[in-house]
Amino acid sequence: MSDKLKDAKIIFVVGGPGSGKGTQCEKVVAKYGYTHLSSGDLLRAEVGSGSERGKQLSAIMQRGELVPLDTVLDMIKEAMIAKADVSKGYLIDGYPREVKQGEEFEKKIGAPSLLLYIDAKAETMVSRLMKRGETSGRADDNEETIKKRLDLYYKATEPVIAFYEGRGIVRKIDSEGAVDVVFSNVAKAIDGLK
Ligand SMILES: Nc1ncnc2c1ncn2[C@H]1C[C@H](O)[C@@H](COP(=O)(O)OP(=O)(O)O)O1
Ligand SMILES: [Mg+2]
Repeated sequence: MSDKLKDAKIIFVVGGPGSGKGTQCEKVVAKYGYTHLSSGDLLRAEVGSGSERGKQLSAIMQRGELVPLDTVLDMIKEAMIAKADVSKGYLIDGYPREVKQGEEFEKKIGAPSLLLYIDAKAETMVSRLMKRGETSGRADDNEETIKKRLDLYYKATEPVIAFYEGRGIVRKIDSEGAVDVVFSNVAKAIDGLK
């Protein structure tokens, strides 16, 4: 089944909530024809469908916790296969959130050739998320949940970056600047891929 994905180019996009992952991924899609898969967006779509699984996910996400590993991975894999014929590569945004998720992804799908580490300061992320919360309608863009998501990010996701640094595929992108400045560095990292 994952034969279709055998030679797929995979980029993990990792960074804290509000660091700018989604914003940068959109620009990569426009310039490079990659498929952008945000684990959070996939999960929110499931919640929006009103399914029983969606209701369970909704409660977990509102608490700022991580959704069970297999659920997210299955959704990502399905979405990747659906795009296999038209995609130049995949941006996996917001996944892996913890080292174990990365290991499972590689077992079931394949290895990433690059990890884009979108890096912003905690205070920058909080203020961007509070602002996004004014219009996003996201149940987790409120002060209390933002705090929990940040704590969890530092605890669970930073080890992911260390894990892939060991393989030499991490490119750290300073995300404090303006969107286009950040993107010029993202583009350099992608252009360096072969
Ligand atoms: N470089 C930048 N400068 C200013 N605002 C930015 C920015 N990158 C993203 N934003 C804004 C857009 C969103 O309202 C908010 C969070 O960005 P996002 O792309 O949704 O983050 P993420 O997907 O990492 O949670 O911050
Ligand atoms: Mg996002």
